[in-house]
Amino acid sequence: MNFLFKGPWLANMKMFITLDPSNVHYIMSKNFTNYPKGTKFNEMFDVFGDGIFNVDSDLWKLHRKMAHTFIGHPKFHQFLQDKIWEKVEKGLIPLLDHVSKQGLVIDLQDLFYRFSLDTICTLVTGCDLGSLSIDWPHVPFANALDDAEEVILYRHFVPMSVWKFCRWLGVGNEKKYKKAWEILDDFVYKCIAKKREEKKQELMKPQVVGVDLLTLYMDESQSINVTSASDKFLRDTILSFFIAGRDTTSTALSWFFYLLSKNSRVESKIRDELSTMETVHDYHNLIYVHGALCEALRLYPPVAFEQKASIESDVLPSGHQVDPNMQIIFNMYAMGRMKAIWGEDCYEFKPEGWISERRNIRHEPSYKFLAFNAGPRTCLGKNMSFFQMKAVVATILRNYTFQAVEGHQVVPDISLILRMKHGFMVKEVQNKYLPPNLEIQEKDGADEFESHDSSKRIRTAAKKSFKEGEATLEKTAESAATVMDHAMHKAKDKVENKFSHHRHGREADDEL
Ligand code: HEM
Repeated sequence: MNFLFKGPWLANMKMFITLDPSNVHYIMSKNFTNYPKGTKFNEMFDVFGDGIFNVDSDLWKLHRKMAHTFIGHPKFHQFLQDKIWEKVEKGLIPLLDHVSKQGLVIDLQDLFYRFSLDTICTLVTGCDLGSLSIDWPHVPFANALDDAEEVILYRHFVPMSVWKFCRWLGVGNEKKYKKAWEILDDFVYKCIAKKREEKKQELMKPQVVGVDLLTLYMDESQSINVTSASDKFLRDTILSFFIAGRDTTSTALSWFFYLLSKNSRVESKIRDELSTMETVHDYHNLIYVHGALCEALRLYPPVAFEQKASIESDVLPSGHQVDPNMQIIFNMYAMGRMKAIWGEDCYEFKPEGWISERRNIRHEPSYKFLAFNAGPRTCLGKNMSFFQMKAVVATILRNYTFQAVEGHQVVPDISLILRMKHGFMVKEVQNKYLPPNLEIQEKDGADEFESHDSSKRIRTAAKKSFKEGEATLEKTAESAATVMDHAMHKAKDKVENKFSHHRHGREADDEL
């Protein structure tokens, strides 16, 4: 349950890894002020500047207040509803119809990344990037985000002095990082300038009902006693929303559909529930879908690790001593698969566990179900992401039937977000809107997999990611992950033993 991990002495790595919900509760809520993210985190994630993810104390409070107010603003709520459905109708459905008609093999993960990128960009800046399109366009901004995340992950596995030296020299991964930073800056500052220009020219019609977050940050900051935000403040804020909104929702959707592909019982129960909807907009009553999404998030939390750093020495509820400036890690992936927390059937995909007898969603304490974080830093986009996910799930499952491509391996990647390493290749097997003569004919042989431009592109992209230069990073990450994995297993075994005397199955959850 608890494990002290010491890296090579040169690395100056000393981490306390805990899977104990009472420690999580204590660190995330009860003694929150002693456990900020810390300066090390801020330095490693420096491309995100002083955005909400990257800061502590007063600056974090200011960000939190603004983000909380504007995400909950009625004008943004209206905008969110309109834009998500617009993207579904004008982006997702035409693309899936095309895929269906052409009998293409696609990477569902890539599709969800594009959907989420376009929606978060629209919601935050008012501009649609248009990445979700039948020609699967190359989007430099998206690639720059990926590159930045990859290098940040790499920074976790090498001593800080080493990556800082490489940064100073401008070599290796740090060179790639610098380039990514420039692309991100270029795009975000252009969005800010465009918005300021629109305002100057009063192109924004005063009667519009819904507005994007950037507009609210520019127009409404004073209403909550915050002086007008500078371009740098807006840049850090926008980038934080991008990282918050793109990778998480799309990763959750990818694992959700993967789990469905393995569980026909759950899929048919979801289709039953969806068939009771009068329109696709009737998503509020989707209790079973909600339970299934929570279950996918339990098994595959998109943010699989949470990091904290202690300020003062402390003693945790588990009795462990914490030294000042010690790194503390929670592994949400392991916690979501512990019998002691979730019962004997913890490896199964069972949405029913989330539904009460009265057909409401059962509340699980956040220090146990940590997918959206816990305590004062709980995710601010939880409701927004459930709305998006339900809109996508309802649209896809009411209209299409995807089948996983046989033999394609779906495995988690080592990255900051729990992505699928090689994506999730699927093929549409039946579109109920297509007349029978247009129904997709199964073709023989593996050639079909190669025969379409988009699948070729996906395969080429996958191959590219293995290119030699990156193999080193992968190896470093993998060996570090093996050590971590080993540590997790040891810790997990310990906690199973400890708890097994007191807990029996799911009933025990309520004690936590
Ligand atoms: C399934 C989707 C999502 C999941 C699983 C998720 C999960 C999380 C997690 C684990 C954190 C804590 C990260 C950390 O402190 O290191 C977080 C924070 C946050 N999330 Fe989400 N998130 C999701 C979607 C979104 C969306 C769509 C937004 C909207 C922009 C969003 C906005 C935020 C913000 C602003 C924070 C920072 C909170 C703070 O530090 O006070 N999230 N989220």
